[in-house]
Amino acid sequence: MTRNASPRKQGVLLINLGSPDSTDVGDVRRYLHEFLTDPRVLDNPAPIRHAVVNLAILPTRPKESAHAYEQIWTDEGSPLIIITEKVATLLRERIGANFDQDLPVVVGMRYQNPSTRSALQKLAGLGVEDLFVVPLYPHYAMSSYETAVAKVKDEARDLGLDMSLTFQPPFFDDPDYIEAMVEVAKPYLEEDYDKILFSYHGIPERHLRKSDASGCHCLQSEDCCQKASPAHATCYRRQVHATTWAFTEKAGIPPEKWDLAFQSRLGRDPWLMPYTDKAIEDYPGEGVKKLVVISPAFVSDCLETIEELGMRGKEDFLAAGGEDYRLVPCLNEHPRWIDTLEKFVKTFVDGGFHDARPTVPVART
Ligand SMILES: C=CC1=C(C)c2cc3[nH]c(cc4nc(cc5[nH]c(cc1n2)c(C)c5CCC(=O)O)C(CCC(=O)O)=C4C)c(C)c3C=C
Ligand SMILES: [Fe+2]
Ligand SMILES: [Fe+2]
Repeated sequence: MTRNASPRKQGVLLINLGSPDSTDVGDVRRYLHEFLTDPRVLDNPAPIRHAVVNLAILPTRPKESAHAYEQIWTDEGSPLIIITEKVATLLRERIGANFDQDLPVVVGMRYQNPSTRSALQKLAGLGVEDLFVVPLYPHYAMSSYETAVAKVKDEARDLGLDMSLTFQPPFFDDPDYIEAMVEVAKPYLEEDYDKILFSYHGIPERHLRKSDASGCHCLQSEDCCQKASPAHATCYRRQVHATTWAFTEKAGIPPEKWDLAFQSRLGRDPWLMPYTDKAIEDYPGEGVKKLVVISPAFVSDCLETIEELGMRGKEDFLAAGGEDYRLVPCLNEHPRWIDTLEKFVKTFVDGGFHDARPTVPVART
């Protein structure tokens, strides 16, 4: 049994990115508007950001995105939200079985619903005073981890909550997270394959430079991610490499059998390279006919895995002459992932994050 080291009532908030409320174009527009007017996502000066969003993106993108969401939508709703809710239920059951206190677990989304604000209100209504927040992103990026943390802080302040907040740090090289992924990938790697592609959500290169607190490390040399630096604490590129190194070592995958690339590029700015869509199209011409794809930046399957990698990626690979394309699912409700989350909560309850507060460096804007 895990004992509560704090006299204050504790609770857990799982925060994920969010989806539109439905596949209606209006709901998708509302979602994209909230997402893309976040200054940590589109970080141009406000007038430019609003012009880009309102004049270049919102007139056409919602219809295209709504169509993509229709391909993945289930009777229960958005996969990302449904899976996150199921994970919360499983974590609640674990806490009920293994902890000696009632610790509510509530889900909030950074964008749209269930909102971060409503989740905090729910937790406050349950008497929670000492909150453990788990942003469901293994890697630090100002457009994912940092904006989730900032949103929780802003909403808690705005609601006038007397709640202490502790944030789970990015867990990109946590051995249990890595082992859980290796376990999920095992059946996909047991059959013959030519290459495994680690595909991570991309970000603009500029975001990496902004998040470099030293101001002089990230993208300043070809091998910046290989050289030790305090900048790595907030370097998305370094952290996705670290995940890949840990995974390939654990799974025994030799260097010639894997590649790393970045997906979901938006707009004309340079994003982290190489690009997943290009790699997938080029592979068959390079002799890679049997491809396994895995996307460790997402812990729950979502639009970017099911539609972008699972449908479009597969179609492009086969059209280019590929023969066998296998997408490894995300951690979703896998018991090893629930073990990992339970471990995070246990560390919090045991007071293990005490010295880690505050955990969030704020990127220079
Ligand atoms: C400037 C644009 C974007 C940045 C930067 C960005 C970073 C980023 N995103 C995720 C996770 C997810 N993104 C998802 C969808 C999505 N992402 C963008 C744009 C940026 N993301 C858009 C416009 C969309 C919407 C869909 C579309 O129109 O293409 C999703 C899927 C959500 C779902 O409902 O399933 C996730 C998850 C991370 C982790 C990240 C930075 C590392
Ligand atoms: Fe995204
Ligand atoms: Fe870096």
